Amino acid sequence: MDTETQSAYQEELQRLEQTSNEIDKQLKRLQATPVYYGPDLTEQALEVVREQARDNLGKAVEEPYFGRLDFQETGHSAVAPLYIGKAGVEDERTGQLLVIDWRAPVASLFYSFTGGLDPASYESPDGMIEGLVYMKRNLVIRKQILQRVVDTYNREEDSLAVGDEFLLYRLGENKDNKLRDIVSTIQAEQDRIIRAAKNTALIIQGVAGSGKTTVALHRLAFLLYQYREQIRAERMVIFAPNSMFLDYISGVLPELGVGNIQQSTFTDWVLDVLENEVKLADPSLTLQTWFAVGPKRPVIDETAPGRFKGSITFKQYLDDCLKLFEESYVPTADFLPWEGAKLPLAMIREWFFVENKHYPMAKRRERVIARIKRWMEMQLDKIWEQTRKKELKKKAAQRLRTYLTGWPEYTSFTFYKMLFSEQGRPASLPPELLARIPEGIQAASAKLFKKKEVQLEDLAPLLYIHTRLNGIASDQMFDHVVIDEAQDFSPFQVAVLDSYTRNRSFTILGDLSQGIHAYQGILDWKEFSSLFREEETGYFELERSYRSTMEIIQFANQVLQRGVEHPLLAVPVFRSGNKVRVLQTDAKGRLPLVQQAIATLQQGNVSTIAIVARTEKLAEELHGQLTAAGIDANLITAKQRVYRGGISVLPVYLTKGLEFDAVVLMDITAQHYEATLIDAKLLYVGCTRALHELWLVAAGELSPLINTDDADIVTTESPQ
Ligand SMILES: Nc1ncnc2c1ncn2[C@@H]1O[C@H](COP(=O)(O)OP(=O)(O)OP(=O)(O)O)[C@@H](O)[C@H]1O
Repeated sequence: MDTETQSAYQEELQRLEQTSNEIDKQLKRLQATPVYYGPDLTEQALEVVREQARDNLGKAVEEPYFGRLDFQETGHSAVAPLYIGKAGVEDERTGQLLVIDWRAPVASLFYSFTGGLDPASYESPDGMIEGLVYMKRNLVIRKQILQRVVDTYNREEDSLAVGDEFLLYRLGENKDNKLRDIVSTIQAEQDRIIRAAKNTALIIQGVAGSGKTTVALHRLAFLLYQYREQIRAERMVIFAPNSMFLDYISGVLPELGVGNIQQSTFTDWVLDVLENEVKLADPSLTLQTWFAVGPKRPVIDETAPGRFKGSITFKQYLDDCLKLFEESYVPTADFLPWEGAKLPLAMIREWFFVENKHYPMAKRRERVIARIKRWMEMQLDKIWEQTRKKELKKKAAQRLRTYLTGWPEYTSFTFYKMLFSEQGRPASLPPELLARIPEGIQAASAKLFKKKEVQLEDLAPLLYIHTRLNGIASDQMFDHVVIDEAQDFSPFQVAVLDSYTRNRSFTILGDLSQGIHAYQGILDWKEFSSLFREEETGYFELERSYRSTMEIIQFANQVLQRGVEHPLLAVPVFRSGNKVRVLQTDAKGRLPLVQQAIATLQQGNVSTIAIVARTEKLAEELHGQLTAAGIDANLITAKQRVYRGGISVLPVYLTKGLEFDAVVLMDITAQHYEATLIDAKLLYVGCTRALHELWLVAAGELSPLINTDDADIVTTESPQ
């Protein structure tokens, strides 16, 4: 350690001691205060504040801060050192801020400042504040012990750009089985997204590993801090592609001190709103169909069920049906509860079409029926003779039941089902309408609906009908919605979510290059942005990739270039590692080669390894063989809910969103990965899951998507 570094270290040690003492003192006092369980509302509110403070200080006591920025505000003579941490801490005696919350306006300087001598500025509640940055320092503190002090900018030195050394140190670390927070190394382009204003539909196109998921989670924490008076955590939601992915990201929000944000898949959420009236057909069958190898794979076009039912055209079709249906959704005759009494049809129509016009359809029916019942009561009140009254009451109830069979109640499913077949359709829905649905889709849907089962692409239409029949209660509305892996969402899904979201407050993230579910997702972000007005939409691109080494990113980019016409290529951060390894063998040599690869990788200090097969069936087979050979590996299937880490065996399409220290991609042959758009995307997804090591195994002719120029090629022949 040189003298300068040593004195910086000493200075920070001293500061750490002071801050830790203050936090300790405050925490002990709070812990000694008895928890209030009584009925007094003011005391209850104070207890909530104390609980939050206990939580924050409990975290801060271990790692009070991670960064320091020396800033001189214009017009002030002093240069103030600002310490940035996950939670703000105040000196109780002086009121001085010892640690600034990373989400506070002034902390944005720590992230947005990229170097140079020019003044820097940040937006405070009182307007723009300008000043000079003298130093930016990263600090690693673990369990109150100062482990590292790294200056990434110093105004007095020759190099005036903010250095990447600390970022590289963080990126070089191995990962366990959970995604982590990045508060200490958020990059300027990510910070802009995290701090973007609440009431916009933000669309973010980010290459693989650019931190989209991580940024979205940090954005939620920021929004809760910045707009704490307007939004509540329970009313924010993050939609992720599957339950295992939710488990994988589940650690980040608690780390950021944020709880109670809803985390769900679109499927689970819709099924819940529909009170599980329908069941989802086994999704692995759909995946097997669309990810089949070679000619068995269906063609993806606008008549693919997912594309068709996910389109705004289909939503329009539902609108047309709902409109026609609603126009004649009333009984067709007067109601005669008993001889001599008559409620004229014109009156019922008036109640339905005029008086209750503002209610959704099912609610209108409900209200009109309640009105009919009230009218009946009034008629009965005019009858004095009790036996006769009782008799008529019974008769009227019976006649009402019969009368209502001509005015049936619909749920979203019964209504939707009716749109796919000739049978049981009311006259208001002419058969010509049905012709707007391709015949193949009609037949397959009608067959499936008989079992009360639906596909993923039916969920948005079902929910939409539900909203039109029943409306949306205000406690069902979201304050903010995050959609991760949004390239796999359909425009219809986003449109229906929009009706559940206040003020268009969306963060929509994805990567078109990873659009492997093109049979249901989008091909262009315009499909979403066209749903919102221009002034309500924000668009960002992230092109730097933080996950993988340069060698891996360059290799993956070449894969993409061989299959995609205008690929969105990732720019790696300068983190160099081993070359990508391509292992060629014959059919017999495949298993021994994987076993050997696992053994070698494990010696090399990696903690998570993915063995990635082309299909679910191949993954199952390989998992069986590895288990028989005594290797402890987890098979990941579409139904998996927990990600365990260690060695995982899984089909390539299930790797999306995840990351592993090392990835061994199996079956990289011409048979399994053709030079097509979809195979290039699949292979790209597989390659970009690797942080440090990427190995590819081909038992046969190598896929045309692979460029071996910069890779290590090892050919092994199995013994005859
Ligand atoms: N600023 C950063 N500092 C440190 N690590 C970062 C930063 N940004 C991203 N990372 C790391 O990069 C990896 C990729 O992040 P994340 O999974 O959020 O990216 P993504 O864009 O959602 O990826 P993909 O689309 O490939 O699934 C994670 O390990 C994350 O911790």
